Amino acid sequence: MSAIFEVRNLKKTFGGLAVTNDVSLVMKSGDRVALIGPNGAGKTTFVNLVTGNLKPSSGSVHMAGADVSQLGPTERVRLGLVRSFQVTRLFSEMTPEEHVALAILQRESRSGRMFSSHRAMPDVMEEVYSLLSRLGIAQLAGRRVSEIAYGQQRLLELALALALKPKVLLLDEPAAGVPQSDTARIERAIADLPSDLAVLMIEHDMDLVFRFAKRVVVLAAGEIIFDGLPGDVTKDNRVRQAYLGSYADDSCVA
Ligand SMILES: Nc1ncnc2c1ncn2[C@@H]1O[C@H](COP(=O)(O)OP(=O)(O)OP(=O)(O)O)[C@@H](O)[C@H]1O
Repeated sequence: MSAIFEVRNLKKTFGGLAVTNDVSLVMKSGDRVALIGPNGAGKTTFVNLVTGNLKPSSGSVHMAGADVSQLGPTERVRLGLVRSFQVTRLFSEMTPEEHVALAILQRESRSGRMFSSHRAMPDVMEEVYSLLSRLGIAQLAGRRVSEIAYGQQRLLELALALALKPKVLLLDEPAAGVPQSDTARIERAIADLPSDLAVLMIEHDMDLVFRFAKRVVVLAAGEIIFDGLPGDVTKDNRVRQAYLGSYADDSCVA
């Protein structure tokens, strides 16, 4: 199967320091890849380069064979390259229904119309409730975001990402900050993502990584030092060294 997403020799330097150093990565539809690495390895920078929020020093990003390197974040989203929204980007006074409706209208370039009119659009309303139900938060559709629990806000982020009809979904620590009691719901939502979607998840929780990933990519000091099966990652000497450099012992790569 051909690649849906490809990064070629991506490089980013900040003041002479290579924070992303010649990173190449290929993903196919349906891939489940975990991107891990010690703190400061360059994971977030990499995602920002891929989404177009940061401009690379060199290298390119491709979607379904087309070079999207010159496109901005919004245009990349339109091509299906979507990053999950962050809770910090939700509007506390708006409801989940309004958030998802807005994302759908944006996707369809209908957002120029009066936002409050989404209730008069049966197709939009049907999709809003279908997505919220899929994430198990339909009962919260009319509540303000400020009134719903953090774990439910993170489920709303996933609903928003799915409303954009991604082909490649980048998840940046989707369960971070969520109380233990709610992480199972988020994990289930991730497990239930469409099987043809390519998912790249940045995650520190190795239990979650091992349950989710069919492939693990390890970034250290801006470089990919491992790209392979989850079962092999803990045996890899470079990986162990990279984590030993950051932690007192190697128990973090359990
Ligand atoms: N705008 C910037 N200017 C200068 N240095 C930066 C900038 N953004 C990131 N860095 C540096 O790049 C390195 C990688 O940071 P990045 O946030 O991408 O790492 P990370 O792997 O996501 O870390 P964490 O797991 O802690 O979130 C760090 O050393 C950071 O200080």
